[in-house]
Amino acid sequence: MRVEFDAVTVRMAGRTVVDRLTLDVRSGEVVGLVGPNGSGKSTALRCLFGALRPTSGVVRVGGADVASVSLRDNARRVAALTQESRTELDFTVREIVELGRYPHLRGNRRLTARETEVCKDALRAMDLLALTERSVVGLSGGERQRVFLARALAQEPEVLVLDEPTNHLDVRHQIALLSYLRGCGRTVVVALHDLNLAAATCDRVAVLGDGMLREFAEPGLALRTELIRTVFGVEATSITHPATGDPQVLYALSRPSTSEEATS
Ligand SMILES: Nc1ncnc2c1ncn2[C@@H]1O[C@H](COP(=O)(O)OP(=O)(O)OP(=O)(O)O)[C@@H](O)[C@H]1O
Repeated sequence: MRVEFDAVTVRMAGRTVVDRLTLDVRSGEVVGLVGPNGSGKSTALRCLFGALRPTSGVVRVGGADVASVSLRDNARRVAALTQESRTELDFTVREIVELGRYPHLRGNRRLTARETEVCKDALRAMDLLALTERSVVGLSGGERQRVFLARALAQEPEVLVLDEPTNHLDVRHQIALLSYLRGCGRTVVVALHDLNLAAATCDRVAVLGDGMLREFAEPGLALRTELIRTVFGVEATSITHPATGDPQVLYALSRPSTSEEATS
């Protein structure tokens, strides 16, 4: 399902935090949002899953203005993992994942056998089958993150909106998640801090700086070193992954100069 940001502007507390953002995401495309802290990634995503109405401009999903459909109707098509996704409730992993079916339920209808299978598939995809009956309260940060990802998958959305989904995940689960996203066939809009994960995962990358779109292109072009310098203020070296051919970005930490260097 196609996603369009059409001149989306968000003003908050007297500041423009998203500034005339225009993006056209093709159906089935995986698009990454990257940018420094505070560049407007989460705010743009909130407009897409309907938690925030743009000050001006329109976000459309499948041609329909997100601001004109109810949250519940939007949730049948768009599932979100936010940085705020959490619960203090003593629910089991299975119960949280089953909540993903809520936008599709009417009245007190129970889950059908097919829906129970959908939830099980989501648990399996996020490597949670061994934790199904555990309370989410006692889970580690990464396990919890995978539970909320599974809940989003259980929604069977056509569009997945993910804000830093790899937070707390170990390397194996990061790779598993991003490989899943690449192959899931849904439209995915994902905010990522790790530029190399963005390069390996996304068909195109949107680079935000100060709420404005600085580039929207395939990873090799979007993650070029001059732009990284301008937008992030970081010196980077670009290489090609020897096995996959994906562009990869290397950084060198600044080191304190040694006394020998200082005197030479
Ligand atoms: N409710 C709010 N009221 C006022 N300002 C806000 C509010 N929410 C966000 N902002 C500001 O909007 C700007 C963009 O925030 P946003 O969370 O979209 O950035 P981000 O790119 O997702 O950052 P990060 O990488 O740190 O998650 C920030 O300067 C933030 O302080």
